[in-house]
Amino acid sequence: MFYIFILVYSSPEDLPVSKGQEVEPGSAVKYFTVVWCKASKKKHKTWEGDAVLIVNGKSLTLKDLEGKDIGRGTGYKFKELEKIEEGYTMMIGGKEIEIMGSISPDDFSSGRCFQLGGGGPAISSSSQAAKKCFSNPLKSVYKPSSKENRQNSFQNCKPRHDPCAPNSLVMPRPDKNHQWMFNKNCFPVVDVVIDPHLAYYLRPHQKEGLIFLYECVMGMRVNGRCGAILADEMGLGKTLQCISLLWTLQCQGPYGGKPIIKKTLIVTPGSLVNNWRREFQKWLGSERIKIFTVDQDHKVEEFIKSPLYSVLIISYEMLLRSLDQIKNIKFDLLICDEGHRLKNSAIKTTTALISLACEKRIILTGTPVQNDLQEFFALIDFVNPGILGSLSSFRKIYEEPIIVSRQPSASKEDKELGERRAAELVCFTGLFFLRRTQEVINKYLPPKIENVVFCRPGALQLELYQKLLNSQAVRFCLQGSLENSPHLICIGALKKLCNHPCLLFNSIKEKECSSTWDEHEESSLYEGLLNVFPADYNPLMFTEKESGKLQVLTKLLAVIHELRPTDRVVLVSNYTQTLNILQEVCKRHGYACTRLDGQTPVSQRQQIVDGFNSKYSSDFIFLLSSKAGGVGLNLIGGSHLILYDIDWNPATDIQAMSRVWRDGQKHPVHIYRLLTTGTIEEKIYQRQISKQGLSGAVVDLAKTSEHIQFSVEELKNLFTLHESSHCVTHDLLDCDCAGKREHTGDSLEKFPVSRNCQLGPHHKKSDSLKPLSMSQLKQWKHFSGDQLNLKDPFLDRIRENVSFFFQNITNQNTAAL
Ligand SMILES: Nc1ncnc2c1ncn2[C@@H]1O[C@H](COP(=O)(O)OP(=O)(O)OP(=O)(O)O)[C@@H](O)[C@H]1O
Ligand SMILES: [Mg+2]
Repeated sequence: MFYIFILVYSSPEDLPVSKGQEVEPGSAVKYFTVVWCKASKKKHKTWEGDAVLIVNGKSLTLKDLEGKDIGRGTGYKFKELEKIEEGYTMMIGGKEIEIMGSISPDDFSSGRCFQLGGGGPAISSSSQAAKKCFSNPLKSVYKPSSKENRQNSFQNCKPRHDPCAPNSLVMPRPDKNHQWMFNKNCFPVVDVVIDPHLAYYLRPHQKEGLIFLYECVMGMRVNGRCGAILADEMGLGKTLQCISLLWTLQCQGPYGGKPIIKKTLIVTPGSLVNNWRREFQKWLGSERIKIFTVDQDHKVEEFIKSPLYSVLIISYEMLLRSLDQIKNIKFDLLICDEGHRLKNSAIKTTTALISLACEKRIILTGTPVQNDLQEFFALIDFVNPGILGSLSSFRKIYEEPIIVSRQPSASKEDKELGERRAAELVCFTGLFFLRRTQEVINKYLPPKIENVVFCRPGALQLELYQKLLNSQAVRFCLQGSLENSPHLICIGALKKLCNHPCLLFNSIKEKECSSTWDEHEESSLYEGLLNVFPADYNPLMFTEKESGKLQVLTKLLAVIHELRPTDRVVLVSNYTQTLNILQEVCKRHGYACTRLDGQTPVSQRQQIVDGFNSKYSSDFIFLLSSKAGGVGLNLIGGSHLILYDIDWNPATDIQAMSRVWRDGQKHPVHIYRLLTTGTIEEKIYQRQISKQGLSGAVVDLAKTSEHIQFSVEELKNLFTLHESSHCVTHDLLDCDCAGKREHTGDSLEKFPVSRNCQLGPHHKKSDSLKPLSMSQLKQWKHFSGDQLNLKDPFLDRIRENVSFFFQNITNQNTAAL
């Protein structure tokens, strides 16, 4: 059956008109739905498809349901145009069309008239098409029982838990249509009640999230669609919400109490496989449910053979290796953790998962995914295949008008159409896409004291820094030809130097020995540098005072150890070589430490994390490589987090910080970001907090410095050392405080941050973990290091080597825990 839309606009002023369709004066734009076929003399026509006809004055445009123009015609007589109504046939661009009906103007501007494959939100009993889409959520689990069995079942049809008990959490009952579709055996409808043991712990947003997931996978939200995307910001407990859903569906169902699912597949990054096991254990103990995690010693075969297990947890990598076996298992629920990796539908992992027959699919992700509409499409299409039509129609109907409307050259009409389409997309996908921000959890978290600490560079660092800046390689970068420019090598050398001169020393020595020493740029960068080091310099015997940050770090560790002997510290760097230095420092001072970096076998990671989080741990320090250990890890055993170096991508640092300040943390959390004053580290920080850094989908963890384009102007700025400033970042803030802002004064300015959320203002509010902006930083407390009477005892101890501080306290009033 064809769907037909005719749109008639009566008032041209308030009409959205697509690009290239100026409204002719004195006439109104009308929209119709039609069927079309190629022109022929045959009496019995075979209609080839549906289309939308736009009548704008004397010009007609025919669009197929993918939004593509398939015919145009001009110069029609007004008499003929007047006749256009239901049943009328006419020719346009070599096609014969028959008018089928009209639709509201809103249906065109929202794009709804193009949506065919999706199935609307409402379950309409009169729609045969809708009925066909439906798949029975129960069919895979139980067979229709005989009369006798049914009677027996009826007797046991009581909710599993008391729905009337105080604080009970009861899932919404299916409506009449759902029952008609899915309760063919006419079982009594039974309340599905969340296990009180879980309901007791669930936070309000988690209860809401659980209901959302339940309605999605039961097909109660969108016709016959059982997929969902839970995109809550990191740390909101997506794992617990899924465990609660899985446990509920495995034991209960609305029709006769019959369980909805038997087997669940959870796919997750390798580093989180054991985290999932831990969370199951934490919330359900080890008796209620048997879960199976795949690793080197536990193969999928074991899961297949044993009837004990109902949940299989596997890494994305292992999934690809065991795909053939997994395809043969009937899973009723599929959960993809950190599922933004499925944003590319061409990659193997995505195609492998798509090939699994399971209809109930959930993607979990803490990363905003609306920044790129095509990626957003891929994720939606994974959980609810075909719901947004084909990619090409999605691009025509949504992406193109939305992008056009954001361009500075966009006309008023373009803007209106783009906004309307974006709003419609948000509204429709909102049925199965949920994202909440950290704010919902903040009130349960202890205070967070964030510090940006500007450390004075050491004398050796300064001398080497100047020398690097005067090198031929840096001068070459600034000449303007950015192709083949060695700027990444230069940036790398400066960053190493900021961490510790011995790292630079090692690089020079390595280059000297390696056969590629003749590479011009690098040798010209290092020329004469060795002479700056003392003649007998031994990198293994590095000292703390050679690096400003290391000096501050050692003092900071000492004061934490002294004032808070039971507190623990997470120490983060982006580089393993730097972690080696930090580990050596721990050794020298007798601090017990543990370490997780790219080399740590996946099988050992959870053990290391658990060890550190345990109250019996003797470790004082957790050394973490931010690249290796970013996503998903819980390091709530630590209450101090020190970011030793800075990444171009603010998302990396934000990820690291939220390992510690998250649900379950019992102590006030102290965060220290160390930056070397006046150097490239300050510049990278400024880039992070400037508009430039904030735009361009910086939240994507995959973005590295190689993806960053620099202008010559920017490189000039990067390659400048500001020796006399206490804090270049503060100088840039245009602040009149003369280095002393003790109180935050006004509440933080609500600065519109230009993130690349392609869905526009509707979704802007959804990113509370966005990087800080310049104007927000200005509102932080700030003071120079030589100020007397620092109230913070930790800062007081390190101030000798610090030129400037910024400090901000969140949740100051949360009861100290
Ligand atoms: N209701 C709760 N009460 C106490 N602790 C909770 C609750 N919900 C979750 N947690 C704890 O909060 C921590 C974070 O949860 P989880 O790892 O599921 O977050 P997430 O949403 O998956 O974040 P990420 O995006 O970083 O993976 C875990 O230690 C978890 O056990
Ligand atoms: Mg998670």
